[in-house]
Amino acid sequence: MTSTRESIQISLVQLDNYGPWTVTPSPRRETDLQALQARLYAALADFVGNHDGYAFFDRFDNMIAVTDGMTVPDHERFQEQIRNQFPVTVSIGIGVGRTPTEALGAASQALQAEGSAQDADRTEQLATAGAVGDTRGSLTVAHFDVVDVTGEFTDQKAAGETSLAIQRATVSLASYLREEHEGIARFVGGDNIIALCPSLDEGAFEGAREHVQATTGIDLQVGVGEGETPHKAGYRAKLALEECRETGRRIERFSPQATIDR
Ligand SMILES: Nc1nc2c(ncn2[C@@H]2O[C@H](COP(=O)(O)OP(=O)(O)OP(=O)(O)O)[C@@H](O)[C@H]2O)c(=O)[nH]1
Repeated sequence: MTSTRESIQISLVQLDNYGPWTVTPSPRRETDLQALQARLYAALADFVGNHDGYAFFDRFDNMIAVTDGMTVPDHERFQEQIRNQFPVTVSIGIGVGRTPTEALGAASQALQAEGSAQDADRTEQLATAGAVGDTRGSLTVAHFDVVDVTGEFTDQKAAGETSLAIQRATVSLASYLREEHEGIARFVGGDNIIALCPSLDEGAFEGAREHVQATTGIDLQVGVGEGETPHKAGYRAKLALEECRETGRRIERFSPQATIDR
C-alpha cells in the first residue's frame, strides 16, 4: 500500500520581464503573442510530461507544473531549452509543501525573493523552497468533467454561454478546493477541470460537487486517482472518470480491480 503523500512539488514557471517585452519597441501583434504563449506552454507540457508530471497553462506568463521527482538540473535544462528556442527566457520557483496550495505558495515566495517579474536584470532565476526532487508517497489527482456537456450545452446553447458556464464552474470549484482543502484546480480544456488534492475522502469530493451545483447549477462528475507520479495519479483519475460514465455515479475512485492500469 503506497503511503499517503507527505509532500508535493510544484514549479511556477514565469516569463522574464514579459510585460515590457510585449510592448517593445511597440505593442506586438496580439495573435503573435498568443501563438508564442501557446508554444511556450506546449514546450512546458511536453518537457514536464516526459518526466510524468502535469502542467497547467494558468495565466500563460505564469504557468504551473507538478514536478514531483524532477530535480534542479532538470529545471535548468528546461530553462536552457527555452533560451535556445524562444525570444524570451523563464525564471522558475520550485516549492515543496504538505499541500498543493502550500507548495505553490512556497514556489511563489521563493521566486519573488529573487526580484520582480519585470526586473530587466532578473533573468533565468531558479529558486527553491523545500527538498526538491525528494517528495514521496502518493499524490491525489481529481479529474472533474461536466456531465453530458455535449447534450446539455455544446449542441444546445450558444458557444459563448457554454464557455461562461464552464468558467463559472471552474472558479467555483477552484475556490472551494483551495479554501476547504488547500487543493489547486485548473481548467484544462473542453469541460474538464483537473485538481491536485491532498488525500481526501469521498465526502470531500461530494462537498465540492454540491458547492459547484449550488453556486452555478453545473453538474460535475469526478474520477479520483492516486499514484507515485502526477501522470500515474492523473491517468487513474481518467480511468475512474470512465467508471462514472459506466456506473452513472458522480464520484468514482480508481481501483486496480475495476480497470486495466496502463
Ligand atoms: N484536457 C482534456 N480534455 C478532455 C478530456 N476528455 C475530454 N476532454 C474535452 O472535453 C470535451 C467534452 O468531452 P466529454 O466530456 O467526453 O463530453 P460529454 O458530453 O461531457 O460526455 P460525458 O462526459 O460522458 O458526459 C471534449 O470535446 C474535449 O475538449 C481529457 O481527458 N482531458
